[in-house]
Amino acid sequence: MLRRAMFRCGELCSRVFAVEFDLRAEPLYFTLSSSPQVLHHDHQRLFGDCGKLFSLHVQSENRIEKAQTHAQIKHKLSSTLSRDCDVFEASSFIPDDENSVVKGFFIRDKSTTTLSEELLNTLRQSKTVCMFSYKREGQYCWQELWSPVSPVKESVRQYITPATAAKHHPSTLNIRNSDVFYSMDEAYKVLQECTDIIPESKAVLKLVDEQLEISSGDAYPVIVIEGLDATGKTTLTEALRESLNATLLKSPPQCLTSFRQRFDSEPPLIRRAFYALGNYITAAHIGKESLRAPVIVDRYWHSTAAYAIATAVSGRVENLPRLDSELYQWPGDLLQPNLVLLLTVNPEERLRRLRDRGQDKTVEEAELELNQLFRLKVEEAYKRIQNPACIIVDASPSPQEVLQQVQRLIRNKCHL
Ligand SMILES: Nc1ncnc2c1ncn2[C@@H]1O[C@H](COP(=O)(O)OP(=O)(O)OP(=O)(O)O)[C@@H](O)[C@H]1O
Ligand SMILES: Nc1ccn([C@H]2C[C@H](O)[C@@H](COP(=O)(O)O)O2)c(=O)n1
Repeated sequence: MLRRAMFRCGELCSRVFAVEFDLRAEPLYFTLSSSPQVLHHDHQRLFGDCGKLFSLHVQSENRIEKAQTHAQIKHKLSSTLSRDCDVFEASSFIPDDENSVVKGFFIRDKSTTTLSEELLNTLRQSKTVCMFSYKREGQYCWQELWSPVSPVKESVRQYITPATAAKHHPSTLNIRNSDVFYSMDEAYKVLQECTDIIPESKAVLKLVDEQLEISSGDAYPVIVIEGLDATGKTTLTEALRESLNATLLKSPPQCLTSFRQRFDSEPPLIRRAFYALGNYITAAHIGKESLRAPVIVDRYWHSTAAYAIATAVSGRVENLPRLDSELYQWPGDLLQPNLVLLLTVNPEERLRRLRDRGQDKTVEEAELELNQLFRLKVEEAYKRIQNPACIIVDASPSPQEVLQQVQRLIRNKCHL
């Protein structure tokens, strides 16, 4: 599967390229052809006569190396390039072909310096980076391939050919087992592959190995509370623990707290595998505790999947995997709760609660807008997850009213 996410000799012409030129719109799609093609208006805006144009893509047979190189390049581009350089997320893929995406960046340098070229020259030394440069020629634009070490002498010019939108946004093609894991084994394998570079992985795997899931037959109900930050999960779960005489658990579980910061700084592949394994440890705790009392869980698989999907999918809510996508299906080997409640509050109220808590006081406008897109995608992904789906709870009223509303739901659905 991973083998396909590489540029193969002679394969370039069957690939589509996508550049996230404007996050609120469709990406700009193009293919390559040997004969000149007139650019469309939108493509002219990207390839127009303003500066030097490059793209670079990260490819490697080793997925850990690929993920880390991509993250390092992203950081380098954003910290080194001048304000006159635009950097857009870019990808190349084979339409409808899972795991065919080669991720990268498109760089438009309008500066008079040679900084971008110097940086790209350094990056070109890496065998995992494949680079293209673009040149305008009248109404046409062509792309040329560069080798990791020096310009390819026999490199053929390929003309940019505007293409229509893909049926599935490219960022949805690589989600399975890169961002969201559908079995413990798949997440486990990722951490096994990083034990050399992240020694903490061994300790996490040991904790997973030590858990023995206990069957939940004849057990008390398990109720999961989900929602974005500051929607009131902690407040509600504490109140439910009291009122139901329940056990309160969290995912990730407490035994992973000391590792969380370390894995949060890793690229999505590693970070998401860590959270996925956290759910399996929590599942083992649920299995045990639910034999004694009702169990309330603060975040579980809905959070893991919704945040992972929303982060992996760039741009608009429309880019999310379709409603009926298998990507929203609960993993077959993960203990299912009896009830999942999703707390929602309007954005203004959520911001007020965050501010009251002393966070997010100086968020800039651009960030707010990006956050807004992200928040919409997380909420929508939460709502699309199936088996079990979540029930939406309006968490805007007072804590007491939210508690009463949830108690009624639990009585009706779980007979508690
Ligand atoms: N129903 C409510 N009405 C008004 N304020 C609330 C309500 N519920 C919680 N709050 C307040 O909003 C803030 C966030 O609540 P809480 O910590 O429970 O959210 P959370 O979902 O657990 O957040 P996080 O995921 O970031 O930990 C707190 O200051 C809390 O006192
Ligand atoms: N079961 C879980 C719990 C949390 N996460 C991730 C998703 C977010 O990035 C972040 C939110 O957690 P919080 O800051 O509210 O503690 O953690 C997850 O993937 N799976």
